[in-house]
Amino acid sequence: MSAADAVVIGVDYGTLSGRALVVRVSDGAELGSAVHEYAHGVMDEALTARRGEPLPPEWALQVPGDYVEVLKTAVPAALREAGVDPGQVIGIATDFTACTMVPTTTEGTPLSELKEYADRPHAYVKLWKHHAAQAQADRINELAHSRAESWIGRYGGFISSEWEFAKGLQVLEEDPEIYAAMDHWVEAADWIVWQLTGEYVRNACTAGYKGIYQDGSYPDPDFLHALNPGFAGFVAEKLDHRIGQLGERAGGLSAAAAAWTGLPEGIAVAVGNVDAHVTAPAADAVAPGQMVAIMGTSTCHVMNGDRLAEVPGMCGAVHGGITAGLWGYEAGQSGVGDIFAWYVEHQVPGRVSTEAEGRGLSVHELLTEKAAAQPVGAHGLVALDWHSGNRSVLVDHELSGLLLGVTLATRPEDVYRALLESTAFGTRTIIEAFNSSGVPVTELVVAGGLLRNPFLMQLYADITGLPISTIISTQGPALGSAIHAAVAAGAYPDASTAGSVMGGRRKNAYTPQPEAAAAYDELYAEYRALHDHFGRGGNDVMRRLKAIRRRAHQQEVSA
Ligand SMILES: Nc1ncnc2c1ncn2[C@@H]1O[C@H](COP(=O)(O)OP(=O)(O)O)[C@@H](O)[C@H]1O
Ligand SMILES: O=C(CO)[C@H](O)[C@H](O)COP(=O)(O)O
Repeated sequence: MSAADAVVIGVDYGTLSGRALVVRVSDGAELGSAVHEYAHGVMDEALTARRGEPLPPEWALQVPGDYVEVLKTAVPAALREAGVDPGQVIGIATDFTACTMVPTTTEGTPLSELKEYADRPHAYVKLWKHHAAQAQADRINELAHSRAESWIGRYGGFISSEWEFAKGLQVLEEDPEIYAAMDHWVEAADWIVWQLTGEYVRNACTAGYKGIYQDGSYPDPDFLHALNPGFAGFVAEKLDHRIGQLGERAGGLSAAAAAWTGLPEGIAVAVGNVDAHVTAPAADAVAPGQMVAIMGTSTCHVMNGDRLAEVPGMCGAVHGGITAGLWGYEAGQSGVGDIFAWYVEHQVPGRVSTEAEGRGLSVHELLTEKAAAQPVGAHGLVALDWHSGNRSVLVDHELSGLLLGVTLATRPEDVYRALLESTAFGTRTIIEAFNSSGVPVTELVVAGGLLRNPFLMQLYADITGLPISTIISTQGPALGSAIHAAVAAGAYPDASTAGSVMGGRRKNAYTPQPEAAAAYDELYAEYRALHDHFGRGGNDVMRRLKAIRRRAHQQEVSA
């Protein structure tokens, strides 16, 4: 095989499905792809993998076997579509949602696959949007600040309920038997690489952003003991493991994984990575100041910086967390497309769906068209985009959504537009936090499924006041993984170099319109007033409502 024929495979593990992409190493051409939906999807109301026992509010679980099915079905299907010989494949890499955690035995068997634990919700994968560990996160944050822990600043002052420590502490406190049975608390990003290679390597990205691993160490046992004496050994007993850098070879493809995928045994398998972070090189946007927003179900914002700064409410700063040699910053919004989906599915009257169907449009497209016809502010609304809590900059998943200004004249397209705007205001809040912390955002680069809505993109340019570049690939994370596979296979020295050849973006695809931008400034000021009032202690009604909801749920369960 000549070097020109070499291909790599990137597999992107999203919230509902996994996608495999076959990419030519020499120029990044995307030759074939295939998607596999997880059979069990997201279990957020009931443990549907078993008898359908109800789950408490804010839970979100998955079944690890669904991830392996992606290797067995999507990889061979993508190869077939690409029409390439498996012998041309020199490497494979994966990216995953994060922080998505699998409790396993020493061999990596998920506890949910053991008969004795299959009925226990805590034995399953806790998906990134499992938000039921907020009480544990609150205690971690309070204690970290009271002890002036040096690492808390690296996380913008808050550890999220979505992350390894809060979720791990929840397991200990709610199902100690599962906690005791768990030999490893593994990021799904690393579990899948373990399935591919037979070796467990913890990736530097999730270890840093989600696992509080900074400057070579984790929070110390004293800190953990103060949280809960039973948690003192969490790092040593459940978490700590060999760390691999991004783009490194984790191992060779095992015989078992070669049989699942149809790929040659022994080809390079890259160290695991996160869906957001792999996308930066896929957009060829890894220079300091280029913020890449991966906009889909949620939005992740990733950006390199050449120095360390403490940005309030960011998810974290990790050296080498995106590409080698630079400080990688991450921030995010836990709900974006998810909020639009909730509105379309649960709040829109039937006549709108009928009209959309009649015109061959999706409800999103119809509402966007109607919303675009009105001037800025004509709906008289402002919304808070916290339907899935707030990841940045408040880091509080007890917060919830808000819509203000509704009257008897408010139409579905008005609310839809207010929701689109609220997410852009959320992104502007994040950008302003970076700008005022000494790591300014100079270019906003958008990737992800929401690129399909040009009105939304223009709205983001107008609201943030920044020109927006757009990734060329429609499969950014899978391409980003493919880039890391090429690096792990030795075809390029690093992900930045590989990204400059295999990735790319359209520069300044959307530029701010001065009149709209000025009009949005006024609405943004109202958003910020509500944001600070409800998010910074002015009124804790959102937290109280969630507590009431939990109590009511508890009564329902015990009735
Ligand atoms: N025309 C549209 N405008 C705005 N949002 C849309 C539109 N069509 C679909 N969506 C939203 O896009 C989201 C899916 O984005 P996608 O990037 O495909 O998913 P994921 O983040 O899981 O990879 C859904 O939450 C859906 O609500
Ligand atoms: O926080 C993340 C990365 O750090 C998650 O992976 C992300 O928010 C989920 O991504 P998606 O919206 O694409 O399903």
